[in-house]
Amino acid sequence: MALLRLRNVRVHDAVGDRDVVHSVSFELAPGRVVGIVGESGSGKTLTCRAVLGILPEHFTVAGGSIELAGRDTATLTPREWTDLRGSVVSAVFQDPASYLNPSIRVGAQIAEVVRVKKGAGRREARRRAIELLEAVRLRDPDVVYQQYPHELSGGMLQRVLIAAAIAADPQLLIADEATTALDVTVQAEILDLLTDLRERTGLALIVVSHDLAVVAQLCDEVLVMRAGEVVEQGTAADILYDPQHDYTRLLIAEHRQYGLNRFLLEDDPRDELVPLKELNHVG
Ligand SMILES: Nc1ncnc2c1ncn2[C@@H]1O[C@H](COP(=O)(O)OP(=O)(O)OP(=O)(O)O)[C@@H](O)[C@H]1O
Repeated sequence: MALLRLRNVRVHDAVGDRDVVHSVSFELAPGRVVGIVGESGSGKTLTCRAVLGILPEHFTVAGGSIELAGRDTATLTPREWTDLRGSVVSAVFQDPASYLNPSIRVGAQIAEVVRVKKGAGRREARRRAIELLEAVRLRDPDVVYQQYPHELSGGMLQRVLIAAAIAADPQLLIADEATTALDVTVQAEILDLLTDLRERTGLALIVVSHDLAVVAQLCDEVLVMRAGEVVEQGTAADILYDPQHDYTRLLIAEHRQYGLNRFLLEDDPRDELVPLKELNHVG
């Protein structure tokens, strides 16, 4: 059964009096990964925020439906949304520092999530927080537990945020440009970590990125968005090897220089057929 099902979702901006997301549909099964790519302002983040029930003021889901873990989210009360966030769906965004309280030790912030969401006692929450810091592959988790956000690097902070995001054992994690601000090596480590979590825990992921290479590495299915519309949608292999839309071709051409090929799926019979020729005269 699908964990998440979006059908023709439309997000409306009441102030600008316009639709900012036009008609997004996809399904996500447990343990699967869907990627959303597209240029800045194409509606990727608002689509995710609609799934999380945290659209900015004046924005509403004005059409279509979002079903999360068997519930029609249109029927959820604010209280029910609060219960679902963290324990069913969770998210990490770019700029992890801004999501942490600078004056509280990072371990205590994770422990707080465990206490509130899992109803754990203080000692148990602390034990679990250290376990989570270990699960996101931070060395010396006892030491990191005691540190303040400013003492950690960007990559470490993003791991801390991921630890907090998975603290209440969600079934779905949304990673919205979660690796964008990180340097390439750290980015690869975080992507590796997400893949590992998916494999170990059956976590489903929505990965938002303007970087097709990120999406190529992680995703089963890909949605390409432009100006609030899904211009192309399909398996990662189809999108990468056989893009139908000019805009997708342009994205692929842009990313070819960053070595997209090394992310292409292993053992795909179309490995030899990457239409580089075609790509060359795009853009
Ligand atoms: N809080 C907001 N107030 C006003 N307009 C907004 C707000 N959030 C998003 N928008 C507008 O809605 C549209 C879609 O934005 P969205 O953030 O979903 O795009 P995005 O694809 O995630 O872009 P980016 O990669 O820059 O985050 C854009 O035109 C954007 O300017």
